[in-house]
Amino acid sequence: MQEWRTEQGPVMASPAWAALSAHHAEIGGRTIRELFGAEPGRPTRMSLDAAGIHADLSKHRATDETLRLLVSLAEERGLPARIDAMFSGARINTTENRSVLHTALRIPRGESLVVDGVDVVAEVHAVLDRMEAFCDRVRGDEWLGSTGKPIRAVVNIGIGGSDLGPVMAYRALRHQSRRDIDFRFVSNVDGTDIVEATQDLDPAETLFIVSSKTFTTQETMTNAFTARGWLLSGLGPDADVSKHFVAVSTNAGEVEKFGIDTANMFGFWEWVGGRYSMDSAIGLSLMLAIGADAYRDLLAGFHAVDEHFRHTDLDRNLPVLMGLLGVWYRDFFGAQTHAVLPYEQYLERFPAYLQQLTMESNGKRVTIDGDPVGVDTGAIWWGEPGTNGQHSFYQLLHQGTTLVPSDFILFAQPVNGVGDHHDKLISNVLAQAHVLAFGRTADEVRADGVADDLVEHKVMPGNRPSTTLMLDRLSPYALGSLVALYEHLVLAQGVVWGVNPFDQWGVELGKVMAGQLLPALTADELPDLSHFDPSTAALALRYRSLRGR
Ligand SMILES: O=P(O)(O)OC[C@H]1O[C@H](O)[C@H](O)[C@@H](O)[C@@H]1O
Repeated sequence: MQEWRTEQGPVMASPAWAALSAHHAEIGGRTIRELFGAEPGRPTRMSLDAAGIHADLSKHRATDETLRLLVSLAEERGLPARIDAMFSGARINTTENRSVLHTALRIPRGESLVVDGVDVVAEVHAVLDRMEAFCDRVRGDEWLGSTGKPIRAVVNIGIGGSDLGPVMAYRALRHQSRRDIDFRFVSNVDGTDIVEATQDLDPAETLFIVSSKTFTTQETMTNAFTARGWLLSGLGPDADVSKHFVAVSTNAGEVEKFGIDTANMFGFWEWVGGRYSMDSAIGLSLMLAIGADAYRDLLAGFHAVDEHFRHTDLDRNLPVLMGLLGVWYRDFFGAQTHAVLPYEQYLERFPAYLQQLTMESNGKRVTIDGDPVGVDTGAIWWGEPGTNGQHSFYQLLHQGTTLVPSDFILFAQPVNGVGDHHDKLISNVLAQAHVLAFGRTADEVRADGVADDLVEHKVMPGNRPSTTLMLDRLSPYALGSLVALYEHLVLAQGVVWGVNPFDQWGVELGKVMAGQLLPALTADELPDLSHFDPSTAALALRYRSLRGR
């Protein structure tokens, strides 16, 4: 595979950027109310469907012309060529000289994609088949622990992309999961995490999945060693640990060093970034929970959005349009954050999952060529499931001084159709998006007979943009489609800004420093702390003294 190069230059130099600035000066002050008043066909024109996701983009501070200019910007920034390059396996992750091929994880069996002489689709399906065979054995009580008992608890040990995807997806689909098997997720190096996750488990019935792309991550390896100690202290020093530990990794050497038989290792590839890996073997815990057929439905949902992203013109391309609207608010309205508000309890960890996906990808200050980006990049992503958020932070969304573009996610069919809960849930989400966009004027408040001194307090400024995503039912397919939507949104934004959304050098220095501080905190001899800043040195000394060292 040829080394891949791009000459993008700064985004502000794009003619479309200048056109967008002028356009913003012209229409940025118009309200969503005014836009709706002027354009009666907005909801129809500004809604689109992709892979079972219905998206209403009409409640945005944007006109047809805004979208046209944003699409021109994406074209000028070379987005179509980058999409092709990614799907074909070019090494678009230039700072790590890697291909970016999470999309190959969901190419259907029988198709082929040859990268560096290897058919990656065949490799992907070989791993999926091994995962399926393993999951069938565990779920069929054929895989037995060292004392002959079937597995009744699965503990995934991983962090970052090796945790957030698995735990999010498990919680999202636990209505389809094996309820007689306990699924737990341990990530934090804080010992409380593993202690609480294991304290009521029977080691004889427990399977640990050590999930780590590199198999060197401090938190994961520390938790894995502690888990092994817990197992041996429960089952005795001669217990067959191999019956209780499997690994998911790209690093067979380190897996072996840890003592896990590579026969019980499920591999993936360096071209799958950690935060793009939930549908690789990193999803083993999910496949154990929901079974292989449902897991393949999840992959089909991913693939459907991949096809949409790859083959749809930019002006009808959902991840592209959502990504571009994010750039519009971030850079032309100064919006610093973006909220994701799923009206679906099972998606409780979806915002946390998206935080890594979006912020580790586009939280960058230099372009792919190493020059300052010159404009604001990745927003702060956050959110909570509705309706809970309505009773805490929505006050700020409605009447605060900060613009927070929001995504509302809802499903027409309830998973748990109890009483009238679901209709109430949906009435809430539609009401919130309506009030955010259209607000309530002083005249309308007065017309309700509100006393003069309270009118301003009750005015709802509105004009707060949102996207509404409506799907039919929260299925594995739907979940896959939603994740792929946001994966590709991230690429679209990264290409416009000119950053590399696939590296994460910013997380490294803190790890190195922690490695240097650890011996200073624990050494018997008072260490030389002069190479740390005085504040850190004083805190380290205080910690030592409080720990009696
Ligand atoms: O899967 P691992 O190699 O253990 O990595 C786990 C995580 O740690 C790193 O610090 C990265 O910031 C993440 O992108 C990654 O997902």
